[in-house]
Amino acid sequence: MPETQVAIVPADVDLPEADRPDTGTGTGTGAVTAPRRQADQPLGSPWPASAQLTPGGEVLVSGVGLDEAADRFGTPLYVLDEAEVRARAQAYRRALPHAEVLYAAKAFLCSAMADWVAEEGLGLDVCSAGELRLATAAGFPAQRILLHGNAKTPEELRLARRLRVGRIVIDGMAEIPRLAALAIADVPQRVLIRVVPGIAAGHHSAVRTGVDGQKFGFRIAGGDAAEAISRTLAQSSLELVGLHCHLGSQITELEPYLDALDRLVELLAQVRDRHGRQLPELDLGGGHGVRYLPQDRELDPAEFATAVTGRLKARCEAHGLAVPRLIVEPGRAIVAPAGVAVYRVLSVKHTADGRTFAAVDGGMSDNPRPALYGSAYDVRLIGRASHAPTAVIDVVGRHCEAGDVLVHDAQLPADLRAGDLLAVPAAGAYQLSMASGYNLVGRPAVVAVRDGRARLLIRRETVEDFRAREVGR
Ligand SMILES: Cc1ncc(COP(=O)(O)O)c(C=O)c1O
Ligand SMILES: N[C@@H](CCCC[NH3+])C(=O)O
Repeated sequence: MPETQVAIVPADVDLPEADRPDTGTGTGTGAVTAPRRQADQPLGSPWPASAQLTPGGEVLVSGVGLDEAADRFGTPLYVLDEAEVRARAQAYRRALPHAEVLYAAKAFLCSAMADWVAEEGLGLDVCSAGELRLATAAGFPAQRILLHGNAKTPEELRLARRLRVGRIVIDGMAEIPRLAALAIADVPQRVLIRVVPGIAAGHHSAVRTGVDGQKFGFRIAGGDAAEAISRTLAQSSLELVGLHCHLGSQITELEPYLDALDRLVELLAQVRDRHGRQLPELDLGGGHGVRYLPQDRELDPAEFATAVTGRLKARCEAHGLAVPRLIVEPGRAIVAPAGVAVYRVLSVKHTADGRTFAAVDGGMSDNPRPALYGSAYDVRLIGRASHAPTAVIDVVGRHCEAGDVLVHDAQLPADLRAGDLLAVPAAGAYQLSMASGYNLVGRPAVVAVRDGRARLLIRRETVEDFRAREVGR
């Protein structure tokens, strides 16, 4: 049914200067110091722990007003709370003092992010030469890096060897001889083998990697995991140090991890029985769920640690195995809750069938998750207080697809109008890292906030960036 447009708030919005074209390219790395204002109400999860709502409707993150940051750097804008990232990394280290915690760079990576997790004592899980190069160029120690990938190129394997990354996870039979052939004299490459335990977990079928019938890993049950292990052990230039599995993403229950542990420990026992080798490491991957909506569950690192380490010990005892060193690879759980996306409303449209759409200046090019997985988000008006009643409003993006909806059925003030700012929490993971160049809108700027100061980490992408890649016509 065609929608009848009965009211459009026109784009005669008085946008702040910084919001006009090319904003967020910023004036260099100019830091703004926000004057501290009276804040009274913590917003609570899924907002960063530092988020405060002022009586005037402003939201401060780590003491920086999101509206001020939007005015200063332009919109759409991604704001990252550095202390939240660090606190989350610390929580994992505290919960798992004897395990190795690797931040999964695919959730979001830039040099500052690499610095923060390195300084908090985490390692890094990368899955491309791009992530590997960025991290090492930022100074991340290669020995603390693990390389993943179901389709690593020969160049990626060579680069990983040359940089001497700590571990490589084997995810295909052909990779075994390929990697073995890259031997560096007397320095065997430490490798793990990615296995599929046959466990369904994760927020969407597209991210469930612990089940049979998908592209990752070697199946344990009736599959070729045993063969991959034998072939790897036969290579003198490879040192098989353990088994790896990754079940899926946005998992909020403990049981799938415990079930996976059982199956992996059983396989460790089979390796010992068959090859006389006790593998010293067991990598349970990532996938730890966070809150996107206030009512969501999240996987608590401390509860995870207690349950998993307890079960690991018990299962190893039952099999007469020494307890292997645990590795975990959280990505989303470290960075998602630290990010807030800030958008400017460009129009508010009421349709004849009673729907209201608030169109913003970002969309599926900076956050493809709602369109890809039907992911739900919280959203709030920022920068002014409204006493209007709440209305049900779809927050839509600016791209040329009806499916470009950022938040379905958001509860927002009925007087929402063009020029208003909207903020979306839990925006730190798998948004910018999956952002695209659709409609040549350009990817947003990224700002870090800490102790009342904001600093530009990544400038806004401009059409000149797109044009710079064109070398012919
Ligand atoms: C192998 C591997 N490790 C870790 C992660 C990180 O997942 P998450 O960000 O859900 O913790 C992923 C992505 O799901 C992955 O594929
Ligand atoms: N991109 C997915 C997570 C996939 C993680 C990669 N293994 C999401 O946003 O939920």
